[in-house]
Amino acid sequence: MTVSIQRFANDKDLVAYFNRKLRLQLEQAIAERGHAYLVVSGGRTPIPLFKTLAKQQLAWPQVTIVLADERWVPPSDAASNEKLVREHLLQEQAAAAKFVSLLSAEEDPYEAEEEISERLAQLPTFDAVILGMGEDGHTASLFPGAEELQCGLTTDAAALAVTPKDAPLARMSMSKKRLLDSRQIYFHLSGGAKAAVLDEALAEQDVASMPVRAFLHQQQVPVEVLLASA
Ligand SMILES: O=C1O[C@H](COP(=O)(O)O)[C@@H](O)[C@H](O)[C@H]1O
Repeated sequence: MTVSIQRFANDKDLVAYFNRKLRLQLEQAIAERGHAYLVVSGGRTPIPLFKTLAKQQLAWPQVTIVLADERWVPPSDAASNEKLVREHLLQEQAAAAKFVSLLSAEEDPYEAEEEISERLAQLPTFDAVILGMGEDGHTASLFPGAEELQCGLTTDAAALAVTPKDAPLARMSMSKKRLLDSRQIYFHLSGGAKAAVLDEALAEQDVASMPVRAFLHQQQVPVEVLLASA
């Protein structure tokens, strides 16, 4: 399955295109199966898309939104991906959507793995998965150099705790297997630095050094990369 790449001059043009595409996909899922399941990522890149999606007239009560990964902090913490989704996506029209958190009452994410995995395993095939990519080639919270990376790429579990080598926060990430149980994967990337990282990720197959390659070089799910160069 080849990766299609859509290049845009700026975020505004990318978000306009992506919003139209996601709307159609969610509407089609609801029409065909009565519900749509959308996986989103955190960080900073998705904010303009979230703000636009939140305004869309959709059957939002028939949409469930799930995070691909989470920083293991309270949802009130500035670093929380859940906080980001609640503040920018679950607003306006989209406030009626359902949300499945990756957090739990457990302080230690490693103690919460089974609970979160079971929660995510109960969800059906995702209709759309929106992933980001760090400049180190991580995606979701599958980080190069993390002790748990090999597990994240091979486990049957739907989620796992990860402590990135260089990042201060422990994480909870969906596993490769759970993320690939989907109808469509998108990569939402912005900026020249990410364009260079994407070229490197496409040029070689080694997943350990760039875990994003596990999703770019696979034949199971169609992948579309949306890249804003500025
Ligand atoms: O830490 C994370 O980073 C990635 C990339 O974020 P971006 O702002 O550079 O797009 C993100 O996809 C992931 O959800 C987040 O936890």
